[in-house]
Amino acid sequence: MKTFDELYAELTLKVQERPEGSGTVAQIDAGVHAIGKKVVEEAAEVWMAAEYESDEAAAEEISQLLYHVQTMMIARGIALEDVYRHL
Ligand SMILES: N=c1c2ncn([C@@H]3O[C@H](COP(=O)(O)OP(=O)(O)OP(=O)(O)O)[C@@H](O)[C@H]3O)c2ncn1[C@@H]1O[C@H](COP(=O)(O)O)[C@@H](O)[C@H]1O
Repeated sequence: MKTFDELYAELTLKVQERPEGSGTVAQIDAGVHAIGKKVVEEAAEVWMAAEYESDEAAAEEISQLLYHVQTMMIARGIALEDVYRHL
C-alpha cells in the first residue's frame, strides 16, 4: 500500500533512473498527447465502474486514473505543491 505522495516520489525516481521495462518511462517518453488519452480513457473507466461495478472495481479504476494523472504531472514538470496550492 502507498499514498499519493509516495507514488509521485516513486515515479519521479523511475523517470530519473530510467530502469529497463518501466511502463512509466515508456509513458513519459510517449508524451503529453499519449498520456492525455490514457487520462481520458481511465476517467471513463472510473465512471463506468462507479455506475455498474463493485466498490473494489471502482477503487481499482480510480487508482489507475490517479497513476495516469501523476504521469501527466511529471511529463509537464508539475510538482505536488503546484497542485495542492489549488485545493
Ligand atoms: N500504479 C500503477 C499503475 N496504474 C495503472 N498503470 C498502467 O495503466 C494501465 C491501465 O490498465 P488497464 O487495465 O486500463 O489496461 P490497458 O488499457 O489494457 O493497458 P495498456 O494496454 O494501455 O497498458 C496498466 O496496464 C499500467 O500500464 C500503472 N502502472 C504502474 N503503476 C505503479 O507505478 C510504479 C512504477 O511502475 P513502472 O514504471 O511500470 O515500474 C509501480 O509502483 C506500479 O505499481
